[in-house]
Amino acid sequence: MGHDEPREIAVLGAGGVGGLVGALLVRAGSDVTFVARGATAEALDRDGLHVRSAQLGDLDVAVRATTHLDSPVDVLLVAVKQTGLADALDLVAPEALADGVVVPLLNGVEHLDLLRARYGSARVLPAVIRVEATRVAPGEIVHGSPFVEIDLAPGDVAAEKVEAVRTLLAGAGITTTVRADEAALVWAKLSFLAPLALLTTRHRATVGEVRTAHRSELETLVAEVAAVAAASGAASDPAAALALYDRFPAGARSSMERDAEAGRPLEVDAIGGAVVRAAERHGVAAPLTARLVADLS
Ligand SMILES: NC(=O)C1=CN([C@@H]2O[C@H](COP(=O)(O)OP(=O)(O)OC[C@H]3O[C@@H](n4cnc5c(N)ncnc54)[C@H](OP(=O)(O)O)[C@@H]3O)[C@@H](O)[C@H]2O)C=CC1
Ligand SMILES: CC(C)(CO)C(=O)C(=O)O
Repeated sequence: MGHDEPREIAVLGAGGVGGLVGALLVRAGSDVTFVARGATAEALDRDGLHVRSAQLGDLDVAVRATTHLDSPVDVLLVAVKQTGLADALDLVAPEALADGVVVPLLNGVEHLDLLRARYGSARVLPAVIRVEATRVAPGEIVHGSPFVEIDLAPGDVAAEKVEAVRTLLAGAGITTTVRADEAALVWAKLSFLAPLALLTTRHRATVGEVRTAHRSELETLVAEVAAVAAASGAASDPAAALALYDRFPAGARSSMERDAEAGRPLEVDAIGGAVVRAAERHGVAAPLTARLVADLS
């Protein structure tokens, strides 16, 4: 895949993140196929995809959906929750992916090993997304944050493929940055997210309530996760993580808290459990993180 070639894109997971990013790619002229389970695939084929966004304007696009990827693509965006990842990957056989690059947008750090074992590390491009996007019904997405940002780190992916993905996402209106260091990339997101996801879910609170009413717990968690990140080889900046919370509207909610509200499985293990396991591996104390993970598990 050179960065000036036409792009065939597949999106696995047509939820908040996959629906928003996929719709932006369609708007930019990419050929996008959603890989989804039966009911969602039918709804997308029949009714298209509708995004409501104060930042980007509303988007109503016709889309194609399939229940299995059956022809090669240049890029596969993975946007399922970690709790559904293993089952969802059955819909994309390594042979079907051919030479395509896998770009995972999940939160957490441990999914990269699973994807590399299945598709090979030269095809897995580490990424994180900062956005608030909610799937309110199949094909109906509400984008709440005043930004959509994706950071990439090359990992073992060839430089021209990394650049092709960066150009593709930037061309769709997504602020896209390539970072040098994979550990720094994933831990920067986790250092910000884990405290927020655990506290919003534990207290059933908004981002605004957590950064005010639960500020001291938030600061303790940020310090714990920053110490684990540092021990994991990622330079950490607790003040930068704290400052990031202020960029969200006060009423913003985390995807974990929305899942708790809806009675869906939680990504506690991928987001909090991963921090606790890394803390144990490196002999770093993270007592509040461990308590919240235990409370929510
Ligand atoms: N939402 C957000 O604002 C943010 C989310 N993230 C991360 O992005 C990832 C995706 O989150 P989000 O978009 O909120 O998730 P959603 O719950 O909105 O969507 C997940 C999608 O995955 C699909 N899915 C689940 N299991 C399977 C399966 N076995 N086979 C095929 N499809 C499946 C669901 O399908 P179905 O339609 O059939 O239910 C659904 O469409 C998570 O790791 C999350 O932490 C990161 C940043 C922000
Ligand atoms: C907190 C937020 C919205 C930031 O991107 C997020 O990643 C999530 O809720 O999963």
